[in-house]
Amino acid sequence: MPEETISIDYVMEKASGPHFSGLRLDGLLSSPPSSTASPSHCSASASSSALSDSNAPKQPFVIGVSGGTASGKTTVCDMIIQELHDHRVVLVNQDSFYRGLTPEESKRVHEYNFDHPDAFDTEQLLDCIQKLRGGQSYQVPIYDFKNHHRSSESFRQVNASDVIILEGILVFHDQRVRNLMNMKIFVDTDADVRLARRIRRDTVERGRDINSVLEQYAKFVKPAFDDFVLPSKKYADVIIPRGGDNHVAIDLIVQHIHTKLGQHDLCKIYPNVHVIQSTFQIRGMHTLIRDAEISKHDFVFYSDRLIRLVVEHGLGHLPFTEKQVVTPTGSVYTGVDFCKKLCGVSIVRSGESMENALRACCKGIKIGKILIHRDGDKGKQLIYEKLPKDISERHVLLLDPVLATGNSANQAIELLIQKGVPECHIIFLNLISAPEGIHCVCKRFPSLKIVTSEIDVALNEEFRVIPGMGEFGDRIPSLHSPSISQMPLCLLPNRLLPLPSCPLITCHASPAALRSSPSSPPPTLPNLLNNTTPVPSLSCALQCPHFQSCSGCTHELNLHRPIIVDEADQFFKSLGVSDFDFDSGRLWGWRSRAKLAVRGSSMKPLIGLYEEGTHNVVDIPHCKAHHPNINAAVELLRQGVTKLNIEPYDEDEGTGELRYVQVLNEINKQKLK
Ligand SMILES: Nc1ncnc2c1ncn2[C@@H]1O[C@H](COP(=O)(O)OP(=O)(O)O)[C@@H](O)[C@H]1O
Ligand SMILES: Nc1ccn([C@@H]2O[C@H](COP(=O)(O)O)[C@@H](O)[C@H]2O)c(=O)n1
Repeated sequence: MPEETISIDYVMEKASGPHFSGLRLDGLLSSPPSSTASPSHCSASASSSALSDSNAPKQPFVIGVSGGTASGKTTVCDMIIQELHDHRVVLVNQDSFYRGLTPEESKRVHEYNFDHPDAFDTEQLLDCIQKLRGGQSYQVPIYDFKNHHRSSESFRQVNASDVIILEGILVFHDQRVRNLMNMKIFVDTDADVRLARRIRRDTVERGRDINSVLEQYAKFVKPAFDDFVLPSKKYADVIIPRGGDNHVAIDLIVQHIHTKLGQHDLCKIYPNVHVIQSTFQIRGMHTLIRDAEISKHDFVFYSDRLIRLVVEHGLGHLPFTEKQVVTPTGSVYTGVDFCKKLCGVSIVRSGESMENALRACCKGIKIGKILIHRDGDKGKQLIYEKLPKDISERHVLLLDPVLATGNSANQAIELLIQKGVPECHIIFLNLISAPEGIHCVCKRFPSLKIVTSEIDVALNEEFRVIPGMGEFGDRIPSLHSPSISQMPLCLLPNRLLPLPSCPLITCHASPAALRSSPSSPPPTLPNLLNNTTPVPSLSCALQCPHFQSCSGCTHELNLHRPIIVDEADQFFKSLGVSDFDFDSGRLWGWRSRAKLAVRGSSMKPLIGLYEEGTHNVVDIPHCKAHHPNINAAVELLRQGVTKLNIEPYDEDEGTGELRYVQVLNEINKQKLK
């Protein structure tokens, strides 16, 4: 932030520097190191650029570390560098830019003031930081404290990096150097402690005698500290008391830098990691779903919106073929055709909450499931799966809203690869990723793509993503935590399959309750189907082999209590009707009237319903919704069509003898029409 244009508040706060000990992280780093930003727009414009440029190449992050001699500047820098191990960091010491002494000055070195700003070649230092910020490397001089000279032959090559740390007693003195910094840290250590350290260092490491050290200290070091170093403390964003002993301060600083660099840097390390472009809108939705206080309804609504964006971004990574169409103006539009061989695979149970968004983006998409179940306390993992048979020929969108450690993801990916899916055909979609999970997955499967909407800071000791959004599954209504007995039937090994039953659920409100409900004004019915994301429960599955190829049923799971029931329950409760229950009738074999299309040929007739979004008829001989009598009748009909050589209807030609059949099973009269 330029000092000429800063606001009064800012000046007041900064002016308190010398009297202030501790951390001042507010607004930090949102102040860009440019000299053009206006103070009133500073934080908005800075954060806006931080958001909108998340995918653009970023300038290195420059940190200045100042403080008195032997205050622990180098020690603090080393600790920051250690903790930023995921990033490319370089350290530049102001000491390297000491001017070499002339022969005359060398003769009277005891009269030379190494603590005055003029002792440094600040122009060269400025040039160095500017070049490094611009992505160029720099040959930094090597300075020898014993003979007070720079090496004439050798330099230290410093390469462009993500983080540049500039350390030295007077790095805040020159405004031009200060303006290049994104973050300024002042290491504040007691003067006596510093003197003691200095004596030890200069006698042991620099071969000086104690008298000369004390003399230099009294004559130059202390006055220059008072005149130049201490006054520059006011420019610091963060003041660290006790230097390297202050682990809390260093952790906070590192966390902050991680947040600023995290996404950008992991995408650099792993080019197959893609973070959807951040906007205020997206950050707003993240803010809502991460809020522990949000209602379940809003959580489902906003997470579903975000998931759709992630899905759309993921679809953009699929291969496309060129396609030309003729527009209503008669012109040719050259576009692309979607990838046809595609499927979703959700990691049960949270991944299932992403299925709805996937279906909304890809009509009729097949979705498989993988469940990784911990068996007992011994850490043994059982994997159940239900995947499309031809999965090896498909591109797979793997769904799990949170990537934490990466262990479950890796097991699911391993299974897909075992099933013949090439690693590069898998796109792992999630809402938030922990850096640990990204490392774990990307190191093992470097050709797989990850698409996420945000990369978080880290995992905590309990392996939960921080800041994260808690246990995703627990925040979704109807996603009950399944026991092995409640797992989706389709995922259980065959020998465990229970015989299908036909539960009956009834829906009624008592007359008394209805009488006591308010009668006016007449309620407006909520949009029961559209205002929430239906989230499947695992406890009741249709298990129909035709589900997803046939358009007849839109839900396979959660049949015992579809989301509409919860909505209706809430609706009636709002009217004062509390004893509302629901009866859906039979879940299997309930359909006693079926109108089916007939296509194909007399030799191979297709009798069934349309495939989602097409007029291709899908054979449904084992339909679970049909009464068994209907399936039996259709089978007889199929044989009759072939035997009697009846030609099914051909939609393109408009020819054929049989287009539709209607079957009615009259249970009471024991008749089948
Ligand atoms: N917290 C600390 N406790 C003990 N010794 C320290 C601590 N921090 C630094 N030192 C020692 O003090 C000396 C100066 O520290 P250094 O980090 O090089 O300071 P600066 O870079 O500010 O001159 C070094 O010998 C270092 O090992
Ligand atoms: N030839 C020199 C150059 C510098 N100094 C002293 O070094 C101090 C700065 O280094 P830090 O370790 O404190 O970062 C400074 O106070 C100079 O007095 C020197 O003694 N000889």
